[in-house]
Amino acid sequence: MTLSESAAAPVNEVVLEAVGLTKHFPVRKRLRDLFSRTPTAVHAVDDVSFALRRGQVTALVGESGSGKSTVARLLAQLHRRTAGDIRLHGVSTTVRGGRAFRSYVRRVQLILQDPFASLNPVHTIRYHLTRSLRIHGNAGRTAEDLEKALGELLTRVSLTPAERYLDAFPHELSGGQRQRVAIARALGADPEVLLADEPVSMLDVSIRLGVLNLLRDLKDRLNLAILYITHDIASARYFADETIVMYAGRMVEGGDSETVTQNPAHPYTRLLIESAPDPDRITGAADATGQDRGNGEPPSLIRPPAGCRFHPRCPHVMPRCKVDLPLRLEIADRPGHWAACWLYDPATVAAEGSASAAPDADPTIGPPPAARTGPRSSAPAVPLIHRAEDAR
Ligand SMILES: Nc1ncnc2c1ncn2[C@@H]1O[C@H](COP(=O)(O)OP(=O)(O)OP(=O)(O)O)[C@@H](O)[C@H]1O
Repeated sequence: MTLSESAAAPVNEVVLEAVGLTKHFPVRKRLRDLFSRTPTAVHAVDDVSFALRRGQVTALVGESGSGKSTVARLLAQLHRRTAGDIRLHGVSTTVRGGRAFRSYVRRVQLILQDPFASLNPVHTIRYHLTRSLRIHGNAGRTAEDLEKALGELLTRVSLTPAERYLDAFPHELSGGQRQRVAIARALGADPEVLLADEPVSMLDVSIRLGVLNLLRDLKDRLNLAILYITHDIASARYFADETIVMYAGRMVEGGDSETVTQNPAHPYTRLLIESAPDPDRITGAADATGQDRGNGEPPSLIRPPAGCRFHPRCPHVMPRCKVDLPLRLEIADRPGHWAACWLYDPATVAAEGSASAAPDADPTIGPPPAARTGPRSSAPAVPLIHRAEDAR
């Protein structure tokens, strides 16, 4: 295998970029819409832009249906995009199958949520890994080369001794071990990018940290760019360098993970953090005041709300939010931290008047950071994920 080659690339080099990535899924019209000329579509992803860099983890966080998996599938070239671009090393890339697709997936590998479904139960681990090595031209020339490459792959994901696992069937392994095999299979391509779509959410809480630690170790050793898709914003803080928050198909906040999780700017990110399970809040989503901070439903993506898509749920909603799509606004004192929220546009806030800006504000959620006057709390806003030993 030639893993050293990929590892030689400079850290932070941009490998894969989403530029204004948009995906609308056409849906069949209902009877009463049959004569309407407006095309009906699910606006799953709109105008998503970010860059994946060597040696870095970027987390894409949001609730179910926010478009995270669609972004991963677009970047894996499994969906055709409606608009926007995907750039691999700066070159616009669209592949539809055949040799071009094979060459693309050699560099960009997708790891799915469900290790039970992603491995074929009738084949051994040896079969899965050999296939990956052969397809991507990393099996070497001789049987010894192949055996060595198989051993290296399993060692890389800490399944040792390799002989114990090679001839096992997927059902003979635990969930964590199966996900490690799925990761080893992805590494068989010697990729530059891993798109990890909820890689630990199907695993027992006790083994999640071990798999995340493995991914982090691989990122460092192989200088991989990793997209980490998750519902769990607390794990993003632990695992990712950069965090991007999505709501209803749009990016609403981004920045380094520590800042986004500890000093969230967008009211949606704040809600997401407030709704995360916290052992100190015995009542879960409903806090001590009895108020449910997670109330409200995500909007229809067939007819998404005008302006900011979060405005129907936002405790700080201003008239402008219902009309104008918010721009990405930099948060003044935090380089690289931005929120797509009119609260960070001083002109808008001044024009609308801060008192009238939040007529139905939820007092339990508190003011956004722009309006804070006191020193920022250093206490973590979110608990770290369960720290248990990896039982594999
Ligand atoms: N093939 C499809 N056809 C029509 N709509 C789709 C299709 N795939 C996804 N969607 C819709 O696009 C929206 C975004 O879905 P997506 O799976 O990307 O969200 P997600 O944030 O990954 O959610 P989850 O965490 O539950 O997987 C949802 O409304 C979903 O129903």
